Amino acid sequence: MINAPVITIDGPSGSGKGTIAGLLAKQLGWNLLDSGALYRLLAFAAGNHGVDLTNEEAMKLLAAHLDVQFVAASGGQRIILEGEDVTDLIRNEQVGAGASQVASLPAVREALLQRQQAFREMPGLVADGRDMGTVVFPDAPLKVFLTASAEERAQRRYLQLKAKGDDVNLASLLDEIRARDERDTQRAVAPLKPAADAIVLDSTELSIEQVLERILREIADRELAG
Ligand SMILES: Nc1ncnc2c1ncn2[C@@H]1O[C@H](COP(=O)(O)OP(=O)(O)O)[C@@H](O)[C@H]1O
Ligand SMILES: Nc1ccn([C@H]2C[C@H](O)[C@@H](COP(=O)(O)OP(=O)(O)O)O2)c(=O)n1
Repeated sequence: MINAPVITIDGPSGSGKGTIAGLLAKQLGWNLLDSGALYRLLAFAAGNHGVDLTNEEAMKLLAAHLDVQFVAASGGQRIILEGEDVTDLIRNEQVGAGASQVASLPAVREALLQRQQAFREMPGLVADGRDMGTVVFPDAPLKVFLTASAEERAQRRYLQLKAKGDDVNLASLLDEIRARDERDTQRAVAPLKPAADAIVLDSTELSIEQVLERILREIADRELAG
């Protein structure tokens, strides 16, 4: 059987991975894996069930039995956890920080591996996260490492959360982004780093359209999409 092609987009918080992955998947008509959502969902579910985020054995069980559905909708993908639409509830820095904590547990990462790989279906998959190109899909024919300065990423997150109506503070968002960068890059298992064969794209000075254009050019060069 021929494996479906995969485009991986890894990078730090606020670099634009989710936005670009969503646009690419839509444009190509491919499947989408928002792997960060799985870690966010786990942190959120732990709160619901009163499970301590540092309890590796309990978190592993929660990961193995996570009842989640990703549903395609006109405004983007909706995420349903145990029957409840939590798409917006998991997008805040508190859940992001919890996700980053849970993500440092090796047993949790192992429990989520096959669930992530099952998203690889024809005609193709766009997957975004931290270890898509290094661990989950090491044979992906196109790997992108999307980054931007911490200041620019904090500013983007600030505008994004403010538009949602959240009460946010730029200085604390910058602190939180730096703390998350530190934890995600320094952990022992599957740390955030570019795969050896990844294209590194710094989007600090690029618009969403320019980033998309750069990646579409790489896709065309590799004749990945029909
Ligand atoms: N190149 C860019 N220029 C300006 N804003 C961007 C760019 N890429 C993404 N954004 C905006 O930044 C915010 C964070 O992007 P997102 O895709 O959620 O990042 P990530 O998934 O890497 O955390 C969103 O509001 C998005 O619209
Ligand atoms: N493949 C992945 C995806 C996310 N994680 C962890 C590390 C991140 O800080 C959290 C949240 O990831 P998510 O991609 O949703 O966060 P951002 O949108 O980049 O802020 O999960 C991971 O360890 N591996």
